[in-house]
Amino acid sequence: MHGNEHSREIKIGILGATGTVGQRFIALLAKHSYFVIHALGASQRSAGKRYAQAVQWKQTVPIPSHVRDMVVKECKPEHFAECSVVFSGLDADVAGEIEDAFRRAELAVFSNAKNYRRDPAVPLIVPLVNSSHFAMIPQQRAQHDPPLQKGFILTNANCSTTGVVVPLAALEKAFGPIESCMITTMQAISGAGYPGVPSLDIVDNVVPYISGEEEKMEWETLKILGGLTEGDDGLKVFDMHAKSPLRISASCNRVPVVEGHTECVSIRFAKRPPPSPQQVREALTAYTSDAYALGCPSAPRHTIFVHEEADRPQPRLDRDYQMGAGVSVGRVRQCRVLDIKFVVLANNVAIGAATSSILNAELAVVKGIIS
Ligand SMILES: NC(=O)C1=CN([C@@H]2O[C@H](COP(=O)(O)OP(=O)(O)OC[C@H]3O[C@@H](n4cnc5c(N)ncnc54)[C@H](OP(=O)(O)O)[C@@H]3O)[C@@H](O)[C@H]2O)C=CC1
Ligand SMILES: N[C@@H](CC(=O)OP(=O)(O)O)C(=O)O
Repeated sequence: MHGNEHSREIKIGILGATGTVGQRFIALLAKHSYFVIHALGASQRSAGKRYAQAVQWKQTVPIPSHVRDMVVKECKPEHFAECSVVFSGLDADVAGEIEDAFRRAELAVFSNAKNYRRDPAVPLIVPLVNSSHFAMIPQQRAQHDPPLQKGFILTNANCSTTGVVVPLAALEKAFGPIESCMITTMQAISGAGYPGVPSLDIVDNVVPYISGEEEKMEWETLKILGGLTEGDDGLKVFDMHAKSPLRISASCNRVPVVEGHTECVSIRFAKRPPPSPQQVREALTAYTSDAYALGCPSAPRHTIFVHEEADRPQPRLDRDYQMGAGVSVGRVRQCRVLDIKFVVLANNVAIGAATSSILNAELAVVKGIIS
């Protein structure tokens, strides 16, 4: 990782700090160069306890020493008044109301939850792909009742969507629109939070259904890869990739892997003849994100690492490369039905969740949206 230093510390809070994503936020932010963990929030079950007592810590690093004894708060804005930014790893059943209350209290909310991803005023940003969607924030603030000076909600994507949109964005940049995309996922159990999928359902098994996941992948991809356009009323709207329709079909499966979502992807380009597998490999390798170019400290040097070995990427071997901040692609080859097929691996709790939120907040700092 690399990056610009910010001139002063920025106090941050974490909502859902005891959960799978919340723990990853803590592990990643413990030594951040300018974000300082100042407040932790979770449910009433955890509030009032010291963090080390409230949490079932499942990370491979110890709880950072300055966090162990922090007292967990209820997720109410008044307990986070000294923070400028909150990261949310809240359960979607409660995220909607709580995140809205924090926005109303003039906090910048970076959310992992699904609740606001479809909101026409809320950017859905995968920081390795569509940082241009930050342009929606001033409008979100202005349209809020009452208008806001500092508060906003920005979401990152579903973890499986995140893995696939990074190579798709790289390929559209190099070769123009993709027309069709078929995806089959093999998703890790940590994607279901803690304690998540019962062991008797997942050990020695594959579950060919994850509620709501296929619809989210098919819809979110269009919002992320589409641009921003202006309506007749002069307001910005997300164009949902409408200029060049992209048809997507996703099939989602839960597999007995702890961390790292693997996805088999086949695509057809609008461009005829389509690029060769070698041209695709080169375009994926050459792709760099705005987040890296702008010096965000958590940005991966290799946005996409392309494996040449026939049997990679694999979750156990590749999920922690660059601290899980990039995506790994392998097996780029011709598809006899569409044009090209490949395998992508993304760490669902890192770039699929906490790392994306942190990178989005770093982009917001670089772009002067938070200070
Ligand atoms: N895991 C993953 O790979 C990904 C998850 N996400 C999304 O991120 C969010 C968090 O997921 P994950 O960490 O897996 O979930 P977990 O179930 O592991 O954690 C949920 C968190 O929400 C808190 N919470 C639950 N109820 C309340 C409440 N009433 N008030 C305040 N806090 C509450 C819990 O606190 P307590 O411990 O006190 O109950 C806990 O901190 C979800 O919206 C999920 O869909 C997105 C992308 C990937
Ligand atoms: N459903 C995803 C994780 C998740 O929570 O997704 P979302 O934030 O879109 O609800 C998985 O099980 O792997």
